[in-house]
Amino acid sequence: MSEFLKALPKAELHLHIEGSLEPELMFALAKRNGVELPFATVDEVRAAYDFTDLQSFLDLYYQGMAVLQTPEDFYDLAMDYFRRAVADGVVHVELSFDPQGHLIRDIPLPVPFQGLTRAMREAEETLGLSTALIMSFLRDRSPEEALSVLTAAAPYYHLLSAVGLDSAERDHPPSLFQGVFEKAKALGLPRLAHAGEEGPASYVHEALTLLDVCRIDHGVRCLEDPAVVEELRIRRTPLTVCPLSNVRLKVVETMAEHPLPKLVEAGLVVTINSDDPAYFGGGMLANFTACQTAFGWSNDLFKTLARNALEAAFMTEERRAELLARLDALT
Ligand SMILES: Nc1ncnc2[nH]cnc12
Ligand SMILES: [Zn+2]
Repeated sequence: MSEFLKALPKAELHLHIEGSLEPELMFALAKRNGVELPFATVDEVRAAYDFTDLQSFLDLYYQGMAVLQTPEDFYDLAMDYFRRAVADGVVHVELSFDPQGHLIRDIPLPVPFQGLTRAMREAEETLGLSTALIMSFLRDRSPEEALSVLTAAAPYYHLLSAVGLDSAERDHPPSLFQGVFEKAKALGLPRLAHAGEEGPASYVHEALTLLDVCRIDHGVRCLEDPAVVEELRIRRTPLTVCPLSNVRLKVVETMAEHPLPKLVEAGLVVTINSDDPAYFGGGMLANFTACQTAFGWSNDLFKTLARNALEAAFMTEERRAELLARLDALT
């Protein structure tokens, strides 16, 4: 393990907190809440994480959420992740969550909000981590439902740094959510969207132009259309790329074939993230290390990518200056 990569002040901009649920905590919460799991052991759960595509992962991801029932469960989930992130040298975490994944199980909106924000406050006070919260809409459910969630979240707008768009991308283009995102914009909420993970480059263009997003989650398939690459380059829209996720979900076959070097060479604002670390073989340090092994990148390039993330993050200017100074001082 590279001491340099560990010491690099890493900001994580693309992390589904429900995707940080490790099998050990899944079992502990299942026991606490009397939830029956379709697995007998932790090893059996890990063995099931053999995905063929995004949907095969999402099926297990939504199933795993069944153990999350109380504010304490969400608090434990997030604190567990924050501790692992800090051990990886992460200094800032932007966690997204999927309220609809919980509402459809009759877990009301205050439950995740209370648990996650309590953990965020505690991590800021006791772990020296800064955090930001992103509320994501499920694109494989209706825009009407997303709009009603946005409306119901009114008491929590002050806790949100942004809204996002995730879940099954194929056949669920950003354009379907234009009205929802217009409402979010009118409310003053910054907007993000997953695009160009499994979906085509045109979805990246739609997210930029119709949803007016300030970052694209994944975006790797932009390379299939030079005009979209140029659009991203000129706008300097950051991409939150998740290399180990892309390998595990068969977006690419191997790390060696991952298009990250091409995205960097194209002059795009690239950042490295973990997506769903409990399911995809590791957190931020594992993702950075996989890039070092596959691409042999210099420390200077890793510093540039870490700087991209700090510059694109939702944090106070004071915190950003502190972390950029720490990055600059690293040799
Ligand atoms: N990689 C991913 N793509 C889309 N939706 C997700 N939800 C959790 N992880 C996701
Ligand atoms: Zn994601």
